[in-house]
Amino acid sequence: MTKRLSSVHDYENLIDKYDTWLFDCDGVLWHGDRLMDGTVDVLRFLRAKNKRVLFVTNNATKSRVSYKGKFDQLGIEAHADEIYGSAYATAVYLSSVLKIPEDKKVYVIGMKGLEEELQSEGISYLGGTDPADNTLEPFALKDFVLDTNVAAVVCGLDLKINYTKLSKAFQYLTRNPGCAFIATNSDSTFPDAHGLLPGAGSISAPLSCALNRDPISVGKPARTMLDCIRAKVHFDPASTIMVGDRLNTDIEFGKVGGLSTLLVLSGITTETDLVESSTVPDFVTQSIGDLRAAISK
Ligand SMILES: O=C(O)[C@H](O)[C@H](O)COP(=O)(O)O
Ligand SMILES: [Mg+2]
Repeated sequence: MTKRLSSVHDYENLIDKYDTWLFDCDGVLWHGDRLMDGTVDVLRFLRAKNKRVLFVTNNATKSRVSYKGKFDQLGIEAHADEIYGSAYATAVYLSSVLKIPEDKKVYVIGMKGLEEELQSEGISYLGGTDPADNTLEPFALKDFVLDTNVAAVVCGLDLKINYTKLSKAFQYLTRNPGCAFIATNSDSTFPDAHGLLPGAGSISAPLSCALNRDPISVGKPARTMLDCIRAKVHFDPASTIMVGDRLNTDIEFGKVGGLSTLLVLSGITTETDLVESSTVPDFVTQSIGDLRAAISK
């Protein structure tokens, strides 16, 4: 049964109850580069009460280091080792779970942050931000040279998606035996400061259609993200809460991990979604700013 937070007492009790706070980013802390009202105050208050604060985002466009730059720019205290993105989790998955051999590489549909995390895990790659792939010219299959060392295609949110990238990925996935199809995450949309945009799930969807095959998705709700966090940070699930704006990623992720869950209605999920969904968060409130009620005391 979901508890709808409303009174000062509700917010005070919630903050007292949990020692570790995992925050989703898009739709919770911000919309694009527009900070959510109350984000800085609430995070500062939690840190002042010696709570552990971690950031867990499916947004694969930035690496942990470049996310640290965004946090700094927005005036939010955050340390690179507190930031866990699906780009990082995907690089760890490729190196530690798939164990991509050193003489193999991956074909990337995605942005610089994903490339940076692959580099940090020693994974060779092609595609991504390569100018030869970032073209609106028609793809000429007759001129394409297949790299037989490509052992996986990795697909993340790519704001410069095009037919060449999809065609090259399709060649690797159909012509390189055993080529893995990996998505950083499956979010269908994401909240920008001015409205909704197609998310990473909508970038890999054309390949799923062409291949009649879905990718392995590494981001929330998959356990991989939590495994990456637990490999670096010790916390007790019983006193940990996941704060997110999307039921089928953030709240599912919390439930799969045995965490408590707080849904905020400031991002993707609406009241109607909540009423109709079989995914039931432990708590719900309008936005992160509501927690300021506990600060005023
Ligand atoms: O890939 C996407 O669709 C977005 O980057 C994703 O929705 C945002 O991730 P969040 O911070 O909400 O987990
Ligand atoms: Mg979100």
